[in-house]
Amino acid sequence: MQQRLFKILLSIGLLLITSLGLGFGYLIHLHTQEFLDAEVASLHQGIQERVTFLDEITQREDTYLDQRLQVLLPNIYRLLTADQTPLAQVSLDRLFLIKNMYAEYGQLDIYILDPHSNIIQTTNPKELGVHLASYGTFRERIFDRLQTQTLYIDRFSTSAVEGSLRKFAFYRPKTSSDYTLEISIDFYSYLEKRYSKEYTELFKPSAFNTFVQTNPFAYYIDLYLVKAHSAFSLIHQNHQMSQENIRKVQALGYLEKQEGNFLKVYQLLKEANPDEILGHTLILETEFNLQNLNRLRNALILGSVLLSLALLVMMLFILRARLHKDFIEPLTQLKSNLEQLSQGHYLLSLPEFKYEFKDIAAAFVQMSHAVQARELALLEARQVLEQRVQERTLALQEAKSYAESLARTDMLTQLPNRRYLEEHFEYLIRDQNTYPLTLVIFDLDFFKKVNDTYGHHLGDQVLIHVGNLGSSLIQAPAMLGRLGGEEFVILLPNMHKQAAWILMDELRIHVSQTPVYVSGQPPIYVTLSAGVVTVTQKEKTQASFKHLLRCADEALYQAKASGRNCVRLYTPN
Ligand SMILES: Nc1nc2c(ncn2[C@@H]2O[C@H](COP(=O)(O)OP(=O)(O)OP(=O)(O)O)[C@@H](O)[C@H]2O)c(=O)[nH]1
Repeated sequence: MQQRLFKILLSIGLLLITSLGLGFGYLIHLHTQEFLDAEVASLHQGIQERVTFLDEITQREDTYLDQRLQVLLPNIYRLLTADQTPLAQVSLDRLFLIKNMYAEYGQLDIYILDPHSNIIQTTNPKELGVHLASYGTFRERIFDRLQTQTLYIDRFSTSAVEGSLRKFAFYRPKTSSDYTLEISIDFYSYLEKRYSKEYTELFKPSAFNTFVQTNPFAYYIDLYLVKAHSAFSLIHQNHQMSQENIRKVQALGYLEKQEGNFLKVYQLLKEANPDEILGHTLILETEFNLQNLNRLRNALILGSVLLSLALLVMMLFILRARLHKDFIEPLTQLKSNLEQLSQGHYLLSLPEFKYEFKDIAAAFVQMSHAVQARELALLEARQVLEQRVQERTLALQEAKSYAESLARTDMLTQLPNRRYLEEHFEYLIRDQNTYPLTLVIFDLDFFKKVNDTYGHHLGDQVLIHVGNLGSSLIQAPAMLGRLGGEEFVILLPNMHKQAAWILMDELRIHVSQTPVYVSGQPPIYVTLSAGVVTVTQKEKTQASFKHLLRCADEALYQAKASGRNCVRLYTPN
C-alpha cells in the first residue's frame, strides 16, 4: 500500500514538475521574448529619433540650399563659360578651379552632362562616363523638366553611384541647350562646413554604429533609402536590399526574420508616396545576435527545472516520511488490531492515535465491544436454542413413542392391539428359547346380549374389565391383546398346551366369577370361551400368526359349539 501510495505521489509529483518546468520555461521564454522586444524597440526608437532629427535638418537645409543654389548655379555657369568656352568643352582644371572657389559648401562636385544624360566631365572621376538616365527615372524627373525650365534643384538624395547623401542641382543656360551643368553637394561635408564637426558626426553613417555598440544584442544596422524599387544603403554604402524585402516591409511596416541565433528586423521609418518628387521611403534594417540570450534563457530553463526537481525530491521524501508516520503506521496498527479481533481477542489496547485516526480507533474499540457483546448474546442464544432443540427432540421422541404405542395399543382397553400382537408373535417365533409357543384366542359369550341389555357403553366397561382380569394373570414376555370386538389373544412363550389350557381355564373361572359393578345396576356376569393352539420348534416353519389364529379360532369354535364357557385345545383333523 505504501509503495502504491508512493508511486501515485511520484506520478503526481512528476506531472507537477513537468508542468512546473514547462510553465517556468514558458515564462522565461515569454520574459526573454519581452526583453528582446524591448531591446529591439529601444534600438529602433533611438534610430528613429536620430532619423527624425536628420530629416528635420535635411528639410531645413534643403530649403536653404534651394535658395542659394538658384543663385549659385547660374554663377558657376557664367564662370565656366566666361571665355566663351562651350559647356561641352570646359576643362577639368577649370572645373576644379571653380569647385575650390566654393569650399564653403564642403564636398561640391561639378558635372557636365551631354544630351543623353552621360557625364562627360566632372570633378568626381569615379562618375565620369556614367549614363545617368539608366538610374531610375532620371530622364523623366530631370531632363524632361529642363525642357521647359533652365534650373532644377533636386531633393537630398543618395548618389546612384556612391550611395552618399547629396543635394543635386541642374542648370541649362537655355531650354534648347544640349548640355547640362550639374552640381552635387555632399550633405555631410556641407553640414560640417556650415555647423561644427561634432554636430555633423551625429548624422554620419559611422555614428549609427554606436547603436550597435551600446545594444547588447545588436549586431548590424543599416538604413535604406528606397527609390522606386531600389534601396540605397545610407550606412553601409553600396549595400542592397532584396526586392522581396522592400515589398514586404512597404506592405507590412515591420518584418522579422529568424535564422538560427540571428534575428533580422526591418522597420519602415518613413513612408512616402513614390509619385511625389521628394518622396522617399526609409527602411531600417537591424540584425541581432541572440546566441547569448538564447544560452542564458536555456540555462535559466534548465536551472528552474533542476531546482523544481530538487524541490520535488525533497518534498517527496518529507511527504513519504510524514505519510509513513501519520498514515501507514496507524493503518498497520489498526490492521493488526483487526487481525486480533478476527481471532477473538476483544480486549484491545490501542496506542495513542492522532488526527482522524483517533476517531477511527475510538470507533474501532466501540465496534470491538459491540462485536464482543453480540458474540456473547449469540452464544447465549445458541445455548437456549440448543436446549430448546433438546427439549423439542425429547418431546418429539416422546410423541413418536406415544404415537407408536398408540399405533400398537387398543384405545378402549389399553391392551396391545392386533398389530402389536402380530409384531410380538414375529419376535417370539424368531427366538429359539420361546418354544413351545402357545397362542390362545378367547371370546366373550353372548356379548351382544350385554350390549343390547346394558348399552354399548357398559359393554365397553365389560371389555375393559375382562382385559384387566387377563392382564393380572400373565407376565412378559407373555402378552395379552385385544384382537377386535369382544375377541382377545394371549401369546404364551415356553408354554405347553396343557399348561396353557390350565391357565386359560383359570382365567375362564376368574372371569365368570368376577362380575362388573356399575352404579345403579345389578352386577354383570360374563363368561368366555377359548381355543388354544401350540407350536413346537419343529413346526415353526409352517407357523404364521394368521395360521395359528385360524387354528385357535377353530378350537374356539369347538368351545362355542360345546356350549360355551369352556377351553378347547386345537387338534388338527
Ligand atoms: N360394547 C361393545 N360391543 C362390541 C364391541 N365390539 C363388538 N361388540 C359387540 O359384540 C357383539 C358380538 O356379538 P356376536 O358376534 O353375535 O357374538 P355373541 O353375542 O357374543 O355370541 P357368541 O359369540 O356366539 O357367544 C355384537 O353385538 C357387537 O356389537 C365393542 O367394542 N364394544
